[in-house]
Amino acid sequence: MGLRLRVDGDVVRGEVTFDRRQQGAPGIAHGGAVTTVLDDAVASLLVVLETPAVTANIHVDFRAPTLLHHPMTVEARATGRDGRKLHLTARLLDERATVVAEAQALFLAVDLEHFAKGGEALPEAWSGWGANAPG
Ligand SMILES: CCCCCCCCCCCC(=O)SCCNC(=O)CCNC(=O)[C@H](O)C(C)(C)COP(=O)(O)OP(=O)(O)OC[C@H]1O[C@@H](n2cnc3c(N)ncnc32)[C@H](O)[C@@H]1OP(=O)(O)O
Repeated sequence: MGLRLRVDGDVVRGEVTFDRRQQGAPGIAHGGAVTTVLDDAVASLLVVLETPAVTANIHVDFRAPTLLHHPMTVEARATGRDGRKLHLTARLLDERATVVAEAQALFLAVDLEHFAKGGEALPEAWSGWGANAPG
């Protein structure tokens, strides 16, 4: 869906424009696609936190229709940490800066071995991470 994310200090920001491939109701993005963007945005905070973690749960409030073909911005930030529990939040905004969806996510810090379950080699960049996990 062409989501582009970047780290900006302790915030993750990005842009996305949904198209017919993510359509739910006519002309409107499917909530699952919107949730994917929000989940990806909060997951990118793991780079800032230097903590391997996975989504335990994510709650999404859909505040307004997310229109196809309209550029949207997403921003994510960490709101707290309690041991292994990372509390993360993200918002999706339209061109008028109206919040169309927002998420509160709970991530749980894991050892890097967690990802070995997938059977794929892990990115080299991850090798230095994990000093903060599981916390
Ligand atoms: C280097 C960079 C890498 C970078 C890594 C990049 C990763 C990108 C990830 C992208 C985001 C994803 O899509 S991740 C993919 C989707 N998510 C997953 O696949 C996760 C699947 N679930 C799991 O593997 C597991 O359930 C875990 C790891 C989340 C938790 O299992 P666990 O480690 O055994 O923990 P557990 O003992 O059950 O729980 C610990 C504490 O958390 C609480 N807890 C556990 N689950 C939940 C929950 N859903 N909702 C509320 N609370 C929960 C428990 O009550 C407990 O609280 P207390 O009693 O201590 O108070």
